[in-house]
Amino acid sequence: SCVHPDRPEPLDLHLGMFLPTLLNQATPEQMERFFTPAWNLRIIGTYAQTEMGHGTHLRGLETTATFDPSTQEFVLHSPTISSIKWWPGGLGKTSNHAIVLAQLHTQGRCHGLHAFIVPIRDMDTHVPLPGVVVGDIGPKFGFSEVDNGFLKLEHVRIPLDNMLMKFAKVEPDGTYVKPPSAKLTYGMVFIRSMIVGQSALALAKSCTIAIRYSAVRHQSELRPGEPEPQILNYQTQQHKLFPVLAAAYAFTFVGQYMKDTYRRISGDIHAGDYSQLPELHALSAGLKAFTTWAANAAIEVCRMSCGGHGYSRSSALPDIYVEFTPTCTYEGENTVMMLQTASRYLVKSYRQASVGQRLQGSVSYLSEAAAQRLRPRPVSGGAAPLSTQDLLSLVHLYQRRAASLVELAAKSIQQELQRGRSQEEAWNHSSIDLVRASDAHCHFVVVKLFVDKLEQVDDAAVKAVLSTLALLYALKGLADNSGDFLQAGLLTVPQATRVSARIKELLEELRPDAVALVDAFDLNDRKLNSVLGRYDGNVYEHLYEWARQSPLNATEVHESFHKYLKPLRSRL
Ligand SMILES: CCC/C=C/C(=O)SCCNC(=O)CCNC(=O)[C@H](O)C(C)(C)COP(=O)([O-])OP(=O)([O-])OC[C@H]1O[C@@H](n2cnc3c(N)ncnc32)[C@H](O)[C@@H]1OP(=O)([O-])[O-]
Ligand SMILES: Cc1cc2nc3c(=O)[nH]c(=O)nc-3n(C[C@H](O)[C@H](O)[C@H](O)COP(=O)(O)OP(=O)(O)OC[C@H]3O[C@@H](n4cnc5c(N)ncnc54)[C@H](O)[C@@H]3O)c2cc1C
Repeated sequence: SCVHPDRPEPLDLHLGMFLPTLLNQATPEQMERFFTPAWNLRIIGTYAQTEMGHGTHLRGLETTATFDPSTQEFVLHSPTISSIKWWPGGLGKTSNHAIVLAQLHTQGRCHGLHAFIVPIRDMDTHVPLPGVVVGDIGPKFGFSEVDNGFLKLEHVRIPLDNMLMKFAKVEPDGTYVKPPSAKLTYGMVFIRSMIVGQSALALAKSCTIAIRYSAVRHQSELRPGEPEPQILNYQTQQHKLFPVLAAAYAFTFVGQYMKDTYRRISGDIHAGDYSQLPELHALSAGLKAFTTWAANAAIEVCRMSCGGHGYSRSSALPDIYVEFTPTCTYEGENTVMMLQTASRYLVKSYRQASVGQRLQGSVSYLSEAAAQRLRPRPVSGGAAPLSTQDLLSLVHLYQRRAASLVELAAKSIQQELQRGRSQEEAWNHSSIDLVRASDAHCHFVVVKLFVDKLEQVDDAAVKAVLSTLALLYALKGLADNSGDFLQAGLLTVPQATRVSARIKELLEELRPDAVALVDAFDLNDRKLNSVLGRYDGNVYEHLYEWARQSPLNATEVHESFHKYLKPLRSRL
């Protein structure tokens, strides 16, 4: 963000979580005291929630903040090894403050997790303050530029007004005042909503590199005696890359939608209307998981599609992968997020629809599905005619698949309960079905938003090519998940065969526009930082140049020759 565009930085948490958390949860007085100096980088902060022992299960976090009315202070303490804060970005060496999430104790009672601003280093010398043990957690899969850190607090005292008190409060006598909605303290919906756009960007970068390179690279023989073709002319190469291109466009539109939805609903929340918070939580959790999983897998597809050169860091693809893959884990582990969307929203909505309630928002289709179940089924049964051309009918198909998988998951819970299991056990024994239901729901939302977006495109040629991409996205998803559609009676085997044939036609249709479609992402060479993905296609000369710059080439004869190889040789 500051030095390398789009690369992880020690200041990411300061900009991405410390400042936004203040904006959402600080009082006007706290904004004055913390936000202004933080904006000017005098205060550098991070967001310390996860502990060594718990990341997902927030109620299990052990750090305590105990109010001492005699001094008007909170005492922050890490009581066990597992309670040490672990992972926060920029915590190890960069930050001088942390927003610490801790169990609030006052007047002898625990009121659950709350956020506290804890100074951790001296503002001038940067030396850790008394009672603060802080450091870096060591090398990781990637993110080597970021000092993800640990923090052990030993009875550290902070003033009463360092608790973020926009919603919940503690009064000077220690009285606890509840927030207007308990859900507000969860936060995290902002970053989850933004991660959807990051998935789109990671996909756009990866397929720009792979598609441009595939137009430059010539390999093998397609027709005997003819020159080697561009590898992009191989059907299998198109089958790897064009669905990624389609997903990059789809997620770009979904990312824009999530940004707008976040803005709209958080506006309502600030005005005191919390009614849309469950929809925002379910959408941001599910789509964060759906898009990051898809992008994570697709980056690897792009890398491998570049053959050997994809493995070189000059391609940029290894770095894109290691920097992107933790999005599947941080800000809510993906499986756990899918389960939130399923059990907290889809199954609840399904039950409401089953008793005739009309639903709003992205789950309104569950009302239709419930109404259909009440109507007698036609005797002939079977799947409706499938159009591999009509996008709206495909949206409908995805909707029916989602409805059927939500029903399957809800029924599984019901059956487990009937077998005498407790609510919690029944839920755990249905969680594979629940994740599948969430995945299908998100897939439906993505296809629908892509198709909705086409309505807003005026230029006929742009609309035509985007429609082809949308069709490819929808049909490829259908082919990859044909088991679901077949199982739900939404697809027949002959129809599945037609889908595969239509996908091949779409790949051919897209081939002439593929390079223009990645150029349209407008990712300049500096941002891509990839030798293979250069705009001018001058790959080989620059690959050679890049290799010449390798540190091992600084000397013609490397010191290891004199130090090891030569003595070894003389001894043999
Ligand atoms: C550069 C990288 C930076 C990275 C930074 C990080 O990773 S930072 C660290 C990131 N760490 C993580 O992201 C940690 C991941 N863990 C979590 O987010 C949560 O603890 C949990 C959701 C897994 C479970 O929590 P639980 O067992 O306490 O909750 P429950 O399941 O019993 O649900 C209770 C009720 O609350 C609702 N509700 C829940 N969340 C939200 C929300 N955000 N908003 C609104 N509502 C929400 C839920 O729908 C339910 O509603 P209902 O049905 O009663 O009407
Ligand atoms: C690069 C990086 C940066 C990070 N930055 C920060 C930061 O700045 N601040 C911060 O506070 N944290 C940060 N984190 C921590 C991150 O938020 C947590 O790692 C994440 O929330 C997952 O929690 P966990 O590690 O406890 O995983 P776990 O919950 O232990 O997950 C392990 C496995 O258990 C499964 N599991 C857990 N619970 C359930 C359940 N209820 N049902 C089904 N399966 C379940 C998961 O699906 C997963 O397969 C960062 C992590 C990384 C990797």
